[in-house]
Amino acid sequence: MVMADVERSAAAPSERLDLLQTVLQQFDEAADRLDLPDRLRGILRVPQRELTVNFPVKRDNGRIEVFQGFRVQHNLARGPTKGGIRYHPAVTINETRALAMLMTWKCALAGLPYGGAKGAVIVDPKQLSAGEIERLTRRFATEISVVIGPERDIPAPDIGTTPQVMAWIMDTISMHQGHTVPAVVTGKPINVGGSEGRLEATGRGLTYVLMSASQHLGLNVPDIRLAIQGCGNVGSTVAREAVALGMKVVALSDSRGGVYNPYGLNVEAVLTHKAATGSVVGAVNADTLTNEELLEVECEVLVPAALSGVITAHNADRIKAQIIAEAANGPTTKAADAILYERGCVVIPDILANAGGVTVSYFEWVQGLQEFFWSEREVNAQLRRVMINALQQVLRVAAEQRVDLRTAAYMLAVQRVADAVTTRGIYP
Ligand SMILES: NC(=O)C1=CN([C@@H]2O[C@H](COP(=O)(O)OP(=O)(O)OC[C@H]3O[C@@H](n4cnc5c(N)ncnc54)[C@H](O)[C@@H]3O)[C@@H](O)[C@H]2O)C=CC1
Ligand SMILES: O=C(O)CCC(=O)C(=O)O
Repeated sequence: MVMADVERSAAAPSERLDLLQTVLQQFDEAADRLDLPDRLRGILRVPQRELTVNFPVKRDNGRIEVFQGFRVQHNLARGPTKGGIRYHPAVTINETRALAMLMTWKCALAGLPYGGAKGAVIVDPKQLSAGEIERLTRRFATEISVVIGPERDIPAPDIGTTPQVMAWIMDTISMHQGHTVPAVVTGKPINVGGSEGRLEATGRGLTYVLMSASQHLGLNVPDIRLAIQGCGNVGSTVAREAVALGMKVVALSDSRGGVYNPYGLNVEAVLTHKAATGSVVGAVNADTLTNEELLEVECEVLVPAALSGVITAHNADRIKAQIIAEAANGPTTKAADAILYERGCVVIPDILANAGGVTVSYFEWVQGLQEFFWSEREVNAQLRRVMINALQQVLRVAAEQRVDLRTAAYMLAVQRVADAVTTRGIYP
């Protein structure tokens, strides 16, 4: 096991610093407004633990390839750490650090008894067969088994990983333990201890918050047009839920490009086309557009649901949406935030908008520990309660402090984590 100390591993010069810089700037702004003492800032600005693993995987052609992966645990003060595992060719340790830090704030904002973590493997899963993904997953799970566990750190899906990947992680850990350990991961398939509603939870939670925020802003549901960047688990669920609520989805994209219809896409037809061809591009009754163009189409609500850093100072002044609901983690840079706030565009920040996933993961973890399972109706009712409660708290702080919703959300979350660190005692 290599539990790298933060100074040493933070020094790698070739890392993409962008998301980490953004997340640290967001933290600093909240810390300044909270007047957080330096000793607490020092603790909260860096991950508590990091593990880097290099591991071999046998490809289908018999060759052995070595992959690199990470598990970063940002802060453990409020409980075991929680956060997804990403499979992506461009993911870095710095991006994983930023994503772990976001998880700490997200869990605290939702009131969940967790700290934040994130894992990643540098791999393009689209280039691997199902068998290769299974072998990679089982070997990665074995490598990180020294730091994960139901009482320590509980992974879940993120970009490029699926319920099946979670099932392989659970099975691998269970084989090591000699008995089934359902609570070691969440986002599992239902038939191996997953929760009803977890698959849809991130997108569904976002639409609960969006409905409430739209009412707050006086928007009429049938008049709401959405543009959604990303059509994976989260983007496709937001599209389906929005249509079910009576909104229109005018643009939808994936990594190959997007489709647009100003009168509203037939979302089911677009998703069927994607399932058949691998992309939304080419779906009937729709024009094509690029991922950059999608961000700037005429709409009331923009939902970035893919990668980070897509809304920047270069395009923020061309965005037409009145609301940006951040399904993705870290889609908006700090400079873009300032421009959008100035223009009156309401940004529902990632740590609020996409907290539905980890909230239902928490429900799944509790169900797994108790071996007692809830109906989807119960899951959704509890999810709605958590999401609306968090939104109301954020709106209250934003109004009291005269700050944007991100700063308000961070102020609430950072204060909660700082309080937990202080209450537990900084020195052993
Ligand atoms: N799955 C979950 O429960 C949660 C996911 N998130 C965040 O939501 C976002 C999406 O995650 P998932 O839907 O789970 O991932 P996914 O792997 O199911 O889907 C990702 C989607 O993004 C698209 N994409 C990739 N590169 C792109 C690019 N350059 N431009 C446009 N689209 C691109 C892919 O084609 C795919 O449609 C991520 O930022 C993730 O961190 C946040 C909270 C929970
Ligand atoms: O469900 C979880 O535990 C974490 C989901 C996640 O990775 C995220 O919210 O970014």
